[in-house]
This record gives sequence, structure tokens and C-alpha cells, in this order.
Amino acid sequence: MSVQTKICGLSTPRTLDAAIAGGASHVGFVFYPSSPRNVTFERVAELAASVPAHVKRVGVFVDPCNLLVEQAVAAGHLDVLQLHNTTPARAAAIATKGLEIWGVVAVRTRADLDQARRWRDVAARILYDAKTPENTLPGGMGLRFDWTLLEGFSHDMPWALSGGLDVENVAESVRVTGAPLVDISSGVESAPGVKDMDKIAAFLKATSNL
Ligand SMILES: O=C(O)c1ccccc1N[C@@H]1O[C@H](COP(=O)(O)O)[C@@H](O)[C@H]1O
Repeated sequence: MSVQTKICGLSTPRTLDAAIAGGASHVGFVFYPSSPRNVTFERVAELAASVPAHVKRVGVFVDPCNLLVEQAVAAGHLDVLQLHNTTPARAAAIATKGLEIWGVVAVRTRADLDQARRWRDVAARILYDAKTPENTLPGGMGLRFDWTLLEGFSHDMPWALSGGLDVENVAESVRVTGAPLVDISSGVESAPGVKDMDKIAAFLKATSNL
């Protein structure tokens, strides 16, 4: 089976269209005011309306309150909640019926992978992302972790790989880790928060061969 791809941090119709036309399985919208990719409810409603049913809409959150999740889900017709810096217990409390939860495990060392087990009863998928420095964004920083930590790792639930992926390294990342789904944000940008249609197309072309 081919590798699925999520293009994250989309905020314009043209770049969203590039992701869909290129074959992305998931598109991501960030609901975090500190991020250069943050979208308003009005903007996400406009974008979500043009996403076909076979492409899943992922909302990216950082330890969100209930109201933010409710409003984002309603505006963006979200299918998936990707939860950074959120405990599994908190995720269980905000889980809305019918929505998939992706538990984010921030990785720097082998011991970090053990966090995945805590998500077993709550999440539909684990997203392994690079741990970012303190007082920075918890994602979207273009940082990667040591992929060999996942080499031969026994996954007991669906998972995905993110953090510092780009057109040059994605094939190697999949070869090393066996990732079934890859997730990219800053690697398809020309500047923080500015998605590049050509980079999106090139990345999706590269993943279509994996
Ligand atoms: O993209 C952001 O601004 C962001 C903000 C807060 C939490 C997560 C965020 N992005 C997610 O980070 C990973 C990796 O991004 P990158 O490819 O290394 O730039 C990805 O899942 C984004 O959805």
C-alpha cells in the first residue's frame, strides 16, 4: 500500500487545491494563535467547503479548551483532532463522537516512544513528531528527530511520522521508519506560514512513488 500524506498548515484556497490535486489524503488546519499558520473560523469554513469527502480534514490544536474545539469542528467540518501538548486524559474528555483523535508523541530519545502506550484507549493514531525547544511552537518548526529510533519499533496502533520532512528526505524517512503516513508543514513553505504550491506538488509526487 502506498504512503498516505498530510499537508498541514494550509490557509489559502490555492495551496489547499494544490494539496488536493496532488493526492493528499489529509489536509491540516492550525488552530493556535501563536502559529504563523493559524486560521480563523471564517477562513477554515471557506477552505473546508472545497475539500472532497475522500480527503480528511485535520484540526491541529495545542492543549485546546472545549470551546475552541467545538467552534473549530463546526466551522471546519473536521474529521480528525491532532492534539499537541495534550494528555490522553484531557483528549478523552474533549473527544467528540465520530471524530478521530491523533495523539502527538514528541520525540527526542528512545524513552519518548514509550508515551505512545498511554494513548492506546483514546487515539486512533499516534503522530511521532520532533520535540521542539522550550518556549517555541510544539510543531511546525521543520525539526526532525532521529528516525532510527523507530527502526524495527513494534507499533500496536496506526501511526504517522512528522517533523522536518521535505522532498529530499521523505523517501529516506519512510525507508528507515516504514511510516504509513507522512505529515509535512514547513517543508512545503517559502517562509513561515507561506505555503508554496510547487513544493506541495513536488512533495506529493515524491510520496506517490513510495
Ligand atoms: O504548524 C504549526 O504552526 C504548528 C503549531 C502548533 C503545533 C503544531 C504545528 N504543526 C505541526 O507540526 C508538525 C511538523 O511540522 P514541520 O513539517 O516540521 O514543519 C506537523 O504535524 C504540523 O501539523
